Amino acid sequence: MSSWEVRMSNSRRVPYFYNSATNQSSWEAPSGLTPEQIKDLPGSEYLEGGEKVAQANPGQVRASHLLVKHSGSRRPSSWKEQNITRSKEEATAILKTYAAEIGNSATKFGELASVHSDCNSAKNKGDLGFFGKGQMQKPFEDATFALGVGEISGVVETDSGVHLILRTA
Ligand SMILES: O=C(O)CN(Cc1ccccc1)C(=O)c1nc(-c2ccccc2)[nH]c1C(=O)O
Repeated sequence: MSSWEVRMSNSRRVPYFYNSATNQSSWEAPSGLTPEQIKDLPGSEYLEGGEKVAQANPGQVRASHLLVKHSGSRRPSSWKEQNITRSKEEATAILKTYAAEIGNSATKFGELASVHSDCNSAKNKGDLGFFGKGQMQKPFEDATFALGVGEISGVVETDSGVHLILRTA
């Protein structure tokens, strides 16, 4: 008998899977369970709420990021600032102050990304959803795939600017 159950997360009002034997939790359904088995889990009524339970395809990861653009960004403009003139060095220093405030808190990460990220994903606490190899700029992809789930990167540079990345699945 698997010890999996479905719970509703308070912060995001989204159902998640919790294993009471291993104390694991996961946004997406454990890969070993069939749809029928999922429907029989304790708490499966949370899934009926129509909330799409995120499913990871094999080889995919999920991440959130906090982007600080600078004058050398390919598009030095964002929802926050029409014309971004800060230097790459300034952007990096700013990002490091955010990293210090975030520590290893996923909650703080989402809060700061919502306010400070120059990416449109700021509207979703920095969440980019699932992606596989070949979809993101290479430095971003390499950094994300090198992280464990729940880990936060150091400063990552792409053509878009400088990033902090939190891998979430
Ligand atoms: O690089 C460019 O020429 C313009 N971009 C690319 C872009 C622009 C709009 C939406 C998505 C991506 C960005 O600067 C950008 N890159 C990102 C990005 C980069 C790496 C991972 C995820 C997002 N977000 C943005 C954004 O404005 O919102």
